[in-house]
Amino acid sequence: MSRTCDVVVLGMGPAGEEVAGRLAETGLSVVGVEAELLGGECPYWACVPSKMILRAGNLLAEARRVPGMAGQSSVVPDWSPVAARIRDEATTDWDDEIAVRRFTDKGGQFVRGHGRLTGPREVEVAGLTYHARRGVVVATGSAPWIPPVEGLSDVPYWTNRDAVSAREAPGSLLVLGGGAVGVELAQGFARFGTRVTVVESAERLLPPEEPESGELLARVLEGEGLSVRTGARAASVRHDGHGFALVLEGGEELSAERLLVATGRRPRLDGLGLETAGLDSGARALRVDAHMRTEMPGVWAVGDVTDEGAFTHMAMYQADIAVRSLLGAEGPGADYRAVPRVTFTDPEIGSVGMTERAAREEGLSVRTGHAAVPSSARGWIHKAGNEGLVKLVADADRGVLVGATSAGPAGGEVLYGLTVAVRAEVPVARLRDTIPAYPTFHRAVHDALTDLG
Ligand SMILES: Cc1cc2nc3c(=O)[nH]c(=O)nc-3n(C[C@H](O)[C@H](O)[C@H](O)COP(=O)(O)OP(=O)(O)OC[C@H]3O[C@@H](n4cnc5c(N)ncnc54)[C@H](O)[C@@H]3O)c2cc1C
Ligand SMILES: NC(=O)c1ccc[n+]([C@@H]2O[C@H](COP(=O)([O-])OP(=O)(O)OC[C@H]3O[C@@H](n4cnc5c(N)ncnc54)[C@H](O)[C@@H]3O)[C@@H](O)[C@H]2O)c1
Repeated sequence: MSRTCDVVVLGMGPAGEEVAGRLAETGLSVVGVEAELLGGECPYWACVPSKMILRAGNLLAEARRVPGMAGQSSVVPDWSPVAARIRDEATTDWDDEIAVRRFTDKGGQFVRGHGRLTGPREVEVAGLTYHARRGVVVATGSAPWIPPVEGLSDVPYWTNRDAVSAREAPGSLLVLGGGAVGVELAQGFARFGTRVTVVESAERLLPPEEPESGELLARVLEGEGLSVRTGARAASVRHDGHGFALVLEGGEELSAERLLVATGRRPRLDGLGLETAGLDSGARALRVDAHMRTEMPGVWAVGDVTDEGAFTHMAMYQADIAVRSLLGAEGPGADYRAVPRVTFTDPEIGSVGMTERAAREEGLSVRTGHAAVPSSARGWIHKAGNEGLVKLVADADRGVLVGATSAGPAGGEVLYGLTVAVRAEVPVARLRDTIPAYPTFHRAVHDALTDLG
């Protein structure tokens, strides 16, 4: 059996939901296909629940900072309100009824099932073939990448999904991978009393970020009692029914009740039938132009599946461009020079644009400016929990910032001004001439601008 519509959106995570909802609102007939939950990874297993864990952990950390600053405190962590909040408020017990209604109220048609392309403008799902007059938008997101460590495929390891659905905090946790997923969940659980070891194969945590960020974060986590093992490669893993034993190259054995694998994600392209649409089914990601069009007319792609940066704000940005492209509307194409990234640990590690190293590799005439948050007035006043830094990367020839890092108690919030500076290419002289209110954390940015010379 077959049906005809204007657009099929394959995968209804943040990227697909945005495209499908916006197009349906214009009156087009839109079919949204979703194999699991409408909303995708972010609300049910990723951004939202992980940030609820971190918010709860931050409350505990702040309470622990009371002695010496505001009296006495005694904190008894309890995971059950965190688990309840994730279940009841974030995910409605992993039920997407509200999200489905939000989409169908806009005029969209929702189909639950695993869809696959059967041609450039054709999707098969649940025994029906949909012919899309305008085209198909592939928004199938990403899935955890599991490294080829001996024994790993035979043990009941956690991914982010198990971690954010945990009913209790484990006694001990090994975290394989010190990227954003690994460090956020490591700190979150540790603040609830879990003994956490992070194993990262690179020389530093958050390897794509400035080295100063990974070093700062390792120092803070170790100060909170976590064990951080960088430059450490897992050789094998076993599970004896009660706990995990992870053997590092070199022979050292680490053990814990749970093992979280957080070693990265890969675009979800398997079994999508890309070849039927003339696309490379062996590619790592779906390549798109600045308007989210793949090489095959009639097929667009948005979100994690494009591998341009696995962030919900990237998914939404690309979705907006794809909507315009599908409607034939004017507008700028994608520009990735000022993509903000925030790892929501405490301190938050915010960054935008190029690192110093990336700028040097581009052959730019690089100048950097640094400031330490504890040395700024606000950082000094803040005292307990004031760790942080600002690092600016400027193209000296053009006199503009091309990258920046803002780590600190409000590092992710302070990042916005820096994102505007990089995106709008605000002259450094003008930035220096801008007044940050006293004593906000933004004054550390001003200190770094002064240091830039
Ligand atoms: C633990 C964690 C924390 C994160 N925190 C943040 C954060 O704080 N901020 C941030 O910006 N980003 C964060 N991210 C990243 C963010 O979750 C993703 O970038 C975002 O979800 C990508 O959206 P998407 O729509 O491209 O893909 P997804 O959210 O992966 O959605 C894709 C959807 O497609 C469906 N699908 C796949 N194949 C098919 C098929 N063949 N047929 C039908 N449906 C299919 C899937 O079931 C899924 O629902 C986090 C990620 C993780 C893992
Ligand atoms: N706050 C946020 O915006 C946020 C939070 C979580 C995730 N995310 C997104 O999700 C994506 C996936 O996150 P992630 O942390 O899983 O991936 P990642 O790629 O950021 O980090 C994975 C880490 O695992 C390490 N690694 C790989 N193989 C290893 C091995 N065998 N042993 C030890 N370490 C190993 C890598 O060196 C890397 O540092 C990120 O790219 C990010 O865009 C965003």
